[in-house]
Amino acid sequence: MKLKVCGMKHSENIIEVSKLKPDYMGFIFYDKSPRNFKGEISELPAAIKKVGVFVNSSIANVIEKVNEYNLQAVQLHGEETPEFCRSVKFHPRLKQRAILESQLKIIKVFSIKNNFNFELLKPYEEICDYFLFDTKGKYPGGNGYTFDWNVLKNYPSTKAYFLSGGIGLEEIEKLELFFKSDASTFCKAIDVNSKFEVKAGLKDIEILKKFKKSAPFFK
Ligand SMILES: O=C(O)c1ccccc1NCC(=O)[C@H](O)[C@H](O)COP(=O)(O)O
Repeated sequence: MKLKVCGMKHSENIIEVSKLKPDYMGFIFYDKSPRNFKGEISELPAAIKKVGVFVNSSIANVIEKVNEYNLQAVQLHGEETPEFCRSVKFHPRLKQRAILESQLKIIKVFSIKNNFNFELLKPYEEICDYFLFDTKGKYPGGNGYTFDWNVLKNYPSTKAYFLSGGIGLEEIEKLELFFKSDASTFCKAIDVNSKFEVKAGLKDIEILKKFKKSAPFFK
């Protein structure tokens, strides 16, 4: 199971978190978030993929940030359409655009409370690389509480997804059970954020360490 640590903001903290070798680190480009990222990202180990998080942003802004920060993936938290996703993935101004196929990964977010209409995923199947299931709440992301993961028992797709929303140390047992169920078959990564913070955007290294070490699904 892969780990994504989202909402990184402060340079020293970014370096400290990178030493824990998460698979992905998320940087939020949404000025209404207390985790909104500005500034520079120091050189990270190549194995850590940088993910830019956007909410109903313009294509131009997404491309600018991908190029500026050399992002490997974008996570779209708003009402972005499949056409928006396609325009980003194959944008002619992408620096990293490969000749035949874009290397930029598209993660489309869907927020869930107690139920979810999985038909909504269909138009995104072809163009998105991953789905991310987060908790529906007051904010577009970073709400800090879990949704009912049983909803994913009805996941009709074979596309790999990230499980997100309010995951913290106290969810380890629940996660262990989840990973024993069919609902988790296509779960690729766990995304964590506010449950590991000292304050918005500043991650608690010791708690993250404990999570990585004590959760059997990371071994
Ligand atoms: O975290 C934010 O402030 C945020 C704001 C707007 C869009 C997305 C945001 N976070 C993106 C994430 O991937 C979070 O990790 C995810 O929403 C789960 O957060 P949490 O419930 O705090 O674990």
